Amino acid sequence: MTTPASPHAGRVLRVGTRGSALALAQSGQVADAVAAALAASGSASGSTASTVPQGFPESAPAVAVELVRIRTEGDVNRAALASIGGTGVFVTAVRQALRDGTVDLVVHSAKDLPTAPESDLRLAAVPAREDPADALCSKDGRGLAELAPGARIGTGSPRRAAQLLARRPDLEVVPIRGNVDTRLGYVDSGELDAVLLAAAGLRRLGRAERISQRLDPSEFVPAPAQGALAVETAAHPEVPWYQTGLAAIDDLPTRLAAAAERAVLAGLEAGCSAPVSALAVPDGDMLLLTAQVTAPDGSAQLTRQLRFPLPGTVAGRDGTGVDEPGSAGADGADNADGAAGIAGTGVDPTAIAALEAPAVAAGLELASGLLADGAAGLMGRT
Ligand SMILES: NCc1[nH]cc(CCC(=O)O)c1CC(=O)O
Repeated sequence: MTTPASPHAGRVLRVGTRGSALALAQSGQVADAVAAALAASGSASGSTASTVPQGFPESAPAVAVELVRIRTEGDVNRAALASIGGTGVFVTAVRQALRDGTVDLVVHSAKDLPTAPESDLRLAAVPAREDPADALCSKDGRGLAELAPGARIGTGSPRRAAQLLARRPDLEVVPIRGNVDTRLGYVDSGELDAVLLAAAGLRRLGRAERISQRLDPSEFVPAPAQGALAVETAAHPEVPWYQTGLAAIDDLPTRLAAAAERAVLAGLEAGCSAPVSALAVPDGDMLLLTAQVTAPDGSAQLTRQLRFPLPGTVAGRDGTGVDEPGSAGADGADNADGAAGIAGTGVDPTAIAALEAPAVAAGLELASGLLADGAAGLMGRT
């Protein structure tokens, strides 16, 4: 008998993913980070045995990752997407694999998740955010201000269309669909002068060089939770073997920012296709939340801001509670602190809800304020 280098040596983490390039990149990057953290936690916790299990090469990672591709009806038949329920069908399909127990975890783009919680699933980790900004990818590297009058800009997002028109009412917004490469292809072919995409998706795909102009997210406020990922698991009553790996990648500032931003959307009773923007950014020991609603034609815009506390460290191992807000000081945004916090609370939904409560309250408060300002009328509902 050999002694494994890590208590998880030889185990396989099954990660469900859609087959798109972006989904595969995101799922692969998260899965690798979880597996690396599990391997490290094994050796860091005093397992000094250096023998690897039989059949494993010396350099093999302690935990193997299996990406399980989930083909959805929306992937097979893109044209029928709207009739079978919009992009929510992608989320539903990968969640089904969790519910069936055929995968351990799935990775979503947090901005694509419906705001309604699912009681049999857990938001098990929210990794540190990628750039939340929107990015203009133009034919000849021009920025928004340099585009010719009447230039044709592709986006499938009513929010991006509205925000573009608010700055440049002369532009022609062209509705487009498809994956990131398809969209960039419209610019390469000359069919469009530019497209607007999430900087995060471009970066994760190694396409950051296609960004002509990063649109300052404090002005061109992005979609709620843009740039953030959501790692979801089934709500097992017992602690899963890979929990320390999830805890290690959880980032508390990102988790709370996404919770607040998504609460804005929920409070406005708006879907992911509504012209709603929200972004929370760390500001000392607070998060500064900005929420914005834009009229579809760009003719009017409402903006509100609110600060809410970013809790410092939470009770680490026992998960019993949360420190006083702000107690972490400048350390509050530190990745390791967030990880330590969720390590204790990661499988306790009540503790997580308590941690997220001030963020959710802030988002709902901003939504109420925007509704009082006339947001429903602006979005085309009265
Ligand atoms: N709705 C598609 C989608 N969902 C998440 C991203 C980008 C990655 C992210 O926001 O984390 C994209 C593509 C885009 O908006 O350009």
